[in-house]
Amino acid sequence: MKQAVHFGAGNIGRGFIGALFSQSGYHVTFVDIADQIINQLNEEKQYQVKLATDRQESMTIENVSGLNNMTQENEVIEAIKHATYLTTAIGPNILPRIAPLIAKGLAARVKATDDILYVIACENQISATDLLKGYIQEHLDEDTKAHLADKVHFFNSAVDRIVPLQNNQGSLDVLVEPYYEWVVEASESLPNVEGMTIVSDLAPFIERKLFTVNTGHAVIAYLGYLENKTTIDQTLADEKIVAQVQATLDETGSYLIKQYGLDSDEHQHYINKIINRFKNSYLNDVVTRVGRSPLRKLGPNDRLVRPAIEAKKAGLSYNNLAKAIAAALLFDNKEDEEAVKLQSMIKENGVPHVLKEVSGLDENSELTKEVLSSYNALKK
Ligand SMILES: NC(=O)c1ccc[n+]([C@@H]2O[C@H](COP(=O)([O-])OP(=O)(O)OC[C@H]3O[C@@H](n4cnc5c(N)ncnc54)[C@H](O)[C@@H]3O)[C@@H](O)[C@H]2O)c1
Ligand SMILES: O=P(O)(O)OC[C@@H](O)[C@@H](O)[C@H](O)[C@H](O)CO
Repeated sequence: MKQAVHFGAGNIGRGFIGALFSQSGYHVTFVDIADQIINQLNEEKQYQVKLATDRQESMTIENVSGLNNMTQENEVIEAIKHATYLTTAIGPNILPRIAPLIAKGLAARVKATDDILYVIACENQISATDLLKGYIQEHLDEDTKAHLADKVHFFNSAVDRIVPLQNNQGSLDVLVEPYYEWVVEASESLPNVEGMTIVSDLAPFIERKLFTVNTGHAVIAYLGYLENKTTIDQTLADEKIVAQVQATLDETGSYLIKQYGLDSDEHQHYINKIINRFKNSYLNDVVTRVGRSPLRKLGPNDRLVRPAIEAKKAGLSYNNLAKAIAAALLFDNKEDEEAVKLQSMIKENGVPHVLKEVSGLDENSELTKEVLSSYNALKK
């Protein structure tokens, strides 16, 4: 049986990428630090993926097992030696932490076989696989580095499926939305995985996804949090917030249409479809999940700051994106480590300094001034 090694047995890992591999005839070895999930995968050897609709359809995901990367290094290396695919869905900030073990796996593998290993990071981050490759290379010996081009092929990708926090402590089952899209940038044919789409240029796909789905999601999460809402669909019951999401997506849309020559009617259709996905009440997707890790989301290449900078460069409006950035700066969820750090940074040094440190924005830039003005208005 073909093998896939997938780092991150969380929501996207089990609910999307691992499930597609299993359904395509692969055995999936999940690698994670969560002992309970790993043990359960090894005991139960299957789980259900349930669709968040009124019909509650579900599918059984079989041929799965688990390894703990902290305590089972040798077993993970062995699994990498025999895999066709190595994928991750672990969070962009965690990639540097798993890179040393992947490097050990690659060093063992290139000695053992000439078969190609296909590596794909499935994270909400532009060029995540390139970043992962860079982290891995820091830990490779020269001999293994010399074999990489022949034997280990790296591909960037964009992944889209809303998988909320699971409300089923002690179960491996995962509730997911029915919609999914996995786009991989490759100039060669890859071993078949059902549901994977190959494109020659990922930029329009990942930017369209990140700056529509994730920008829109972030606006709802941060404004919803400020209005004491619990879930994304509840927040969208507020027409003012819906209008704000639409206005923000008009700004990212104008940039995307100009940059990639998209058809504006088709893009509007894409936006409408996404807002309908957000309204799915069966998902029960909490605003604190969608707003999680605000320092990452305020990064220069992420869903808020990058489209604002690009819109400004293109001479387009970015006021609503500035408001979204301001709302993110007000995310003070005490349960979120990055939100706690963000708030203490703002308290110590003020908003312009934080925008410089976290988002790479000049303290006197027009965007910083615009964000500051929205921040003060929202804070009242
Ligand atoms: N959930 C979604 O709707 C969704 C959709 C598209 C993309 N994504 C992206 O997928 C990635 C994962 O998101 P998620 O929602 O599945 O998160 P998650 O928290 O459910 O899963 C992450 C998993 O990584 C594991 N992990 C953390 N640190 C680790 C380490 N050092 N070593 C091994 N395992 C470790 C955790 O135990 C957890 O099981 C993120 O980049 C996210 O942006 C999520
Ligand atoms: O995963 P994050 O923290 O980058 O973003 C939160 C959500 O916007 C995200 O998980 C979406 O649900 C997902 O990207 C939909 O494809």
